[in-house]
Amino acid sequence: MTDKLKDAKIVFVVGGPGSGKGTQCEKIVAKYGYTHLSSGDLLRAEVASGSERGKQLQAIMQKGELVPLDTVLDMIKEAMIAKADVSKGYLIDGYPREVKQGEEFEKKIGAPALLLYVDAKAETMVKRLMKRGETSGRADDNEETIKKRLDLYYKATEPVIAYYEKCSIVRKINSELPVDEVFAIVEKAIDELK
Ligand SMILES: Nc1ncnc2c1ncn2[C@H]1C[C@H](O)[C@@H](COP(=O)(O)OP(=O)(O)O)O1
Ligand SMILES: [Mg+2]
Repeated sequence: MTDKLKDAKIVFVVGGPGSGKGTQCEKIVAKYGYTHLSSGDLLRAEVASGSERGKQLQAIMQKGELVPLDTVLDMIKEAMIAKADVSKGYLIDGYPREVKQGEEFEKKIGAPALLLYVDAKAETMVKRLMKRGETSGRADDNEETIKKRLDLYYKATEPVIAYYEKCSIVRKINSELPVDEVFAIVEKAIDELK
C-alpha cells in the first residue's frame, strides 16, 4: 500500500492557527494540482460523521489539545493513498504539530521535500481567527481556545521548524502581506521543487 506513495512529492505547511495556511494551500491546489490535506479538516469530518471516534476527538479538540498521534497519521495516510493516482503532490497542512509527529510521518509515509513556514505575528493571528470565528462555526475559534492554541503552537510546533532546518527544506513565508503577495513567495518555493 505504501508503495503508492513512494515517489510522492510531500510539502509540510506549518504555521500558527490563523497564519494563513489554508488560504495559501487553496491557491497551490488551483495552480499546481496538489492535494490539500488539512489534518484539522480530516478530524472535523470525523467529528461530523458522529462516529464514536469522532465524539472522543471532539472532546479533545474543544479543549484545544492535540489528538493522539496514530489517529491523525492513519487518517492522513488513508487520504493520501486515495488520491495517489491523480495527485501532483501533497500539501500536509497543520501537521506535524510536534517533532515526534514529523518523525512518525517519515517512518510510516515518507520524507517531505519542502516545509512552508507560514509566519505571522501572534497579534495578527488572533485578529484573523476572531474574524474567522464570526462565520466559521468552528468550536475552537473563540478567544479562550485561541490563546491555548497559540501557546501550544509556540511550545510544540515551532521546534518542528528548527528540526527541519537541519535538512535545509524550510522556506519562511511572510504571511503578514496581502494574500496574493504571500502567494508570490509561495510560488517561488514550489517552482524550485521541479
Ligand atoms: N495574508 C492574509 N492577509 C489577510 N487575511 C488573511 C491572510 N491569510 C489568511 N487570511 C485570513 C483568512 C481567514 O479568515 C483567516 C485565517 O486564515 P486560514 O487560511 O484559515 O489560516 P490557518 O489555516 O493557518 O488557520 O485569515
Ligand atoms: Mg486551516
